[in-house]
Amino acid sequence: MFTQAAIEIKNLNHYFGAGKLRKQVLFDINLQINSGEIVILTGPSGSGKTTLLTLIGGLRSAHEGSLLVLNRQIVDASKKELVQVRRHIGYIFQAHNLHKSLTALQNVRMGLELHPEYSVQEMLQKSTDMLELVGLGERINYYPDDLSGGQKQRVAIARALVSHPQIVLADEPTAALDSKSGRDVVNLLQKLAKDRGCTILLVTHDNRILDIADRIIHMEDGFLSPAPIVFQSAI
Ligand SMILES: Nc1ncnc2c1ncn2[C@@H]1O[C@H](COP(=O)(O)OP(=O)(O)OP(=O)(O)O)[C@@H](O)[C@H]1O
Repeated sequence: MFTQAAIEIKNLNHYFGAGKLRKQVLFDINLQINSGEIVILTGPSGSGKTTLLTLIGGLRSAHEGSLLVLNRQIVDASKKELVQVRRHIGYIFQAHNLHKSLTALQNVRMGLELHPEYSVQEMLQKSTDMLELVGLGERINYYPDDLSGGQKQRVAIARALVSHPQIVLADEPTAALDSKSGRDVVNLLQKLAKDRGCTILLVTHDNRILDIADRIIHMEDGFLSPAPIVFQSAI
């Protein structure tokens, strides 16, 4: 089922700061995530999960080791090369990061901003279709403040998926949600991803959603390992 590597990481290290303040936060990370796979990354606060996610997503630059995303090497990549990779990635963040002054439709359209190949009309159509797919067809002109937490996160999912990305990176997508809304949101994400053959790497502390994963990995103090038994038995 999973044949090609969507993400292939070898001997990746990462540091913050410079000189005496330089601090290593990722240590010799090795990881392969295959196309269409859903992988959950768990681990304590401060262990380096978000740092790894942002490196894979080309949102910050990696400088040591090898990091192939969709067969492109992004260690020491130029800004232009990082943008090329970002065109194929959808991002979902904990606090959904919606623009308050934009409607649901306008927020989803932002997910196409790296895609100048679409006309304004096409962007609006794709965004409307995507909002219908996540069950918000009736609310396309609502502002985030007029939507529930679960609905806002659905808008964030629609924004992440509207460009048909090959990879979705999600950082604590259920953190701000009650248990039912959190479950609905990850079920929706899992279904849409599987329908489209999309690869997902999802960071979470939420043990209730571990069952959507094909594989669970764990990070501790900047080191990656398979998830300990306690996580796997929670499924
Ligand atoms: N921009 C930065 N500059 C300096 N240090 C940073 C920066 N971002 C993160 N760190 C440090 O790197 C380490 C890893 O942080 P990171 O946010 O990746 O952890 P995390 O596992 O995602 O934590 P959480 O679950 O709380 O989000 C922490 O010690 C953090 O303080």
